Amino acid sequence: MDKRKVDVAVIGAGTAGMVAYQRARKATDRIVLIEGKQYGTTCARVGCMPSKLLIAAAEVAHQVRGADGFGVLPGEVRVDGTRVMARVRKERDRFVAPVVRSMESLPEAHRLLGHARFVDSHRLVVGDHTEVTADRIIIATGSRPNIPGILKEAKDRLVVNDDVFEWADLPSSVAVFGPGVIGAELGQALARLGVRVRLFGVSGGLAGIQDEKVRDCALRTFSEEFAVSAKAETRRIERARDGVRITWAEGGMEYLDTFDYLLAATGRRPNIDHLDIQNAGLELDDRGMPLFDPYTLRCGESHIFMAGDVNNDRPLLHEAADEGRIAGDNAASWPDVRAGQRKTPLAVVFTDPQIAAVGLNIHQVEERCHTCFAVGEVSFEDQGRSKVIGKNRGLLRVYGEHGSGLFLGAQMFGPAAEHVAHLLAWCVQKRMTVGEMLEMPFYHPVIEEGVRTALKDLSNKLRMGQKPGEGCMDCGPGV
Ligand SMILES: Cc1cc2nc3c(=O)[nH]c(=O)nc-3n(C[C@H](O)[C@H](O)[C@H](O)COP(=O)(O)OP(=O)(O)OC[C@H]3O[C@@H](n4cnc5c(N)ncnc54)[C@H](O)[C@@H]3O)c2cc1C
Ligand SMILES: NC(=O)c1ccc[n+]([C@@H]2O[C@H](COP(=O)([O-])OP(=O)(O)OC[C@H]3O[C@@H](n4cnc5c(N)ncnc54)[C@H](O)[C@@H]3O)[C@@H](O)[C@H]2O)c1
Repeated sequence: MDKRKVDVAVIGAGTAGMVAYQRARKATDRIVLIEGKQYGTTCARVGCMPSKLLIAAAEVAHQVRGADGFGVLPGEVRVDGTRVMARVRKERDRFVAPVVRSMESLPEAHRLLGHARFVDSHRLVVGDHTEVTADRIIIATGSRPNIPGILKEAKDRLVVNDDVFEWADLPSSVAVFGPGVIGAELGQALARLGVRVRLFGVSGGLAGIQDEKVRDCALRTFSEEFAVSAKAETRRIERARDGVRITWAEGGMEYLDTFDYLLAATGRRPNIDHLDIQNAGLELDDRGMPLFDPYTLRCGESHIFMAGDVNNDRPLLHEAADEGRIAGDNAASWPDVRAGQRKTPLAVVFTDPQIAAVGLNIHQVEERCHTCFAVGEVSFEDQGRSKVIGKNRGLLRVYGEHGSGLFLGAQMFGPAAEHVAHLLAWCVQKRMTVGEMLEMPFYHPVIEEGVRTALKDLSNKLRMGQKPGEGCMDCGPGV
């Protein structure tokens, strides 16, 4: 077995691991980045990018189908599943290629392929070929789909997101289990591409939406488009001759249906369990996860750091990159460990309408402010710009603190949420008050005018600023 001694070992060449490597490398050349499977990252290979490519095709189909409402008659819409999937894979490969190239451009001494396991707190065995002794270690091993036992009864018809992007053609029906972020995005996209979809959940949740009013609005909207069983009790899953037969109970009735595939989108589990983490000498919680500080990414008082999806704190791409940076810097400067800057929480779900969350969620607001907060809202049903473009569905709810007027956060289901959410996240991060936000310019006619309406409602409920008069004399029509 080869033996290597390094200052810093990074386990996992995903987004967090690659950024951590880049940062730590500034301080030392005695560094190794270990990858257990293949280069290319979850985001580019099986995550953010291929999912958005599939969604983009679905959006085109949906737009064309809706053209009639504008008096434009494009004719019958046909979806060629093989071409849709070919484009997804071709463009996906274009995103993966530069990531692989940048990995391959690293000095050979800095790269190691093989699954890493802890032998003790400083020693790792990689594959069965190399033993690495490291002064500091960064765990950046990401996560993988979590599949509840009952779903495994679908046998060879059980798929996860990774498999979907390898499909050569679209199937005719899919049962999507898990109405979380992945289930909502892929479920709606497949439905819009002509696949018969039913989305199964257990607790009535949807895409991580915390604000009940927004969640109800989103559930109602999606249920009009495809079958959603948000509170279903799955009784039986069987591999039938023609696919997967599912028996479930809902609203006091029992149902049975057969689908080509069962897509498990039932959450993700951190890749910590195959690391022999018990040998690392870290304090573990009751689920076997090392305790860590989200600001320094350091595990206890140790020389070991955890960044990205593996720590299960903020499993999003931009957070993985930020955490890689913090962990890399701290591994480089250890034992002088510093708190890194954590940004305002921001999450976007690429359904249509999109879903977004910014800053504190409604439960965190209640916990922090008790009764000292107010909620403003706007429905997009009558919002001018949204009506013009035929996207007038959804609800935005904004939260502010009594007394200070501080803008705390927002939850949105509605048009252009990816853009509105950035605007609002920047305001939270800049610690702006609702009054200050209302002093900003708002063009006409734009979706942001709906944001202004929600903020005015909030300002009024906070009893701050001028008492609003009837209507809005200074606004254009349909705000
Ligand atoms: C379908 C889907 C869609 C998504 N869409 C979005 C989106 O639109 N926006 C967004 O912000 N986020 C999205 N995400 C989340 C985003 O992809 C992740 O947050 C991000 O990729 C996590 O990066 P990471 O570096 O932590 O993990 P990864 O990129 O998964 O990297 C971990 C690496 O560690 C390796 N590894 C694991 N164990 C070992 C070991 N023992 N030894 C050596 N190597 C090991 C793995 O092979 C892997 O290469 C999506 C995720 C999915 C699944
Ligand atoms: N747009 C984005 O930013 C984006 C897109 C996709 C994924 N992601 C990231 O990936 C993470 C994982 O996504 P996910 O959708 O797998 O997880 P999730 O935690 O968002 O959702 C999992 C869902 O599965 C449900 N569930 C669990 N067991 C079930 C069962 N037996 N039957 C039916 N439903 C069941 C849960 O109640 C939950 O609603 C997300 O939290 C997010 O961080 C982000």
